[in-house]
Amino acid sequence: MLVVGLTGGIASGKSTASRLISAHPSRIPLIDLDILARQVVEPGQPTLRALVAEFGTDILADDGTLNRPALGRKVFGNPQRTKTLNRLTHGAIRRRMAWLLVGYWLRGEKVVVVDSPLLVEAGMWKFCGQVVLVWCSEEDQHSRMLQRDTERGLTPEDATNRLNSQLKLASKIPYADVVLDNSSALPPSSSSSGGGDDDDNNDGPSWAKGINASPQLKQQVDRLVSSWTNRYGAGSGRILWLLQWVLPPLGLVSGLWTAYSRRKATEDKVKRQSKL
Ligand SMILES: CC(C)(COP(=O)(O)OP(=O)(O)OC[C@H]1O[C@@H](n2cnc3c(N)ncnc32)[C@H](O)[C@@H]1O)[C@@H](O)C(=O)NCCC(=O)NCCS
Ligand SMILES: Nc1ncnc2c1ncn2[C@@H]1O[C@H](COP(=O)(O)OP(=O)(O)OP(=O)(O)O)[C@@H](O)[C@H]1O
Repeated sequence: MLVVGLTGGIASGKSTASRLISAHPSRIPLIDLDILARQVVEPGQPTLRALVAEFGTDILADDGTLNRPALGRKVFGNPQRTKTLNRLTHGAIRRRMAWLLVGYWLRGEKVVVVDSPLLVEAGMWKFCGQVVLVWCSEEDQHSRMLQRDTERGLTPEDATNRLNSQLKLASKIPYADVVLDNSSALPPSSSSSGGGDDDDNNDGPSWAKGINASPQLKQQVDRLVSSWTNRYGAGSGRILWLLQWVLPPLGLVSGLWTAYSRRKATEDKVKRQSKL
């Protein structure tokens, strides 16, 4: 099973790319770590108790749920607190992800996409067979975040703090096997309404009709998903997948070998980039 890590930066377009992948007729399963991150802090979860013990009861809303903007304001912009937040949440998120991956493997899935904003920061790229980076400029990230979240009380300073809590997108490029360029604008009808059902001037593939994304991103996602389905869909790729699925030790050795060789190649790319 090919585990694809889909990453990017805040507001670079990961969710938009994920929506496109999920809508593709190949029905590739997708695990969204932002959603798992919400599940592990639901009321009654040990992770929520650990966060309250660390950051205080003022991160809770009146109904006992996590007040997300309040916690965000406490941690983003303060590297030490961001590190503590990661330490308290990431273990539980990873465990949920691992169980979901086992479930998909048992079901005989050939490709699973893991959407994670912090794939590089948290070192999870090492466990992926392919890393896909959704890219746009930092200025676009900032303005798209404000456009999306101002109503939720996000200020320009909050947006800058959130951007600074992550690695710059440029420094994530060496980790990526594929870069999806999301710098093109949305079609006028969808960007002005914020909705997206009116897709008359959409040049993208027909299955992506109605999704609020640029035609350029739709085409890139179409090519990417086709490359995955071609890899395992027929011939020797399909036989290799079948062998790995029915003989789990073979699958494990092959997965470890892929991870090892990708890791070495990526570390060399990162070293070369840091010398430039
Ligand atoms: C601090 C929290 C409550 C703020 O919630 P809020 O609803 O305002 O933001 P949301 O969860 O939608 O995240 C939006 C984006 O912020 C960025 N972000 C989230 N957590 C982090 C982090 N620990 N470090 C850097 N950036 C982060 C990501 O790009 C993410 O896509 C929340 O982000 C959280 O629980 N973070 C810790 C868990 C985590 O690391 N999640 C990322 C997926 S592993
Ligand atoms: N090409 C584009 N042009 C303008 N806006 C866009 C474009 N692509 C996406 N957006 C908008 O930018 C915002 C961020 O996109 P999206 O939610 O896909 O990013 P994300 O990387 O998942 O963000 P986060 O990490 O914060 O969850 C959304 O409001 C989305 O509609």
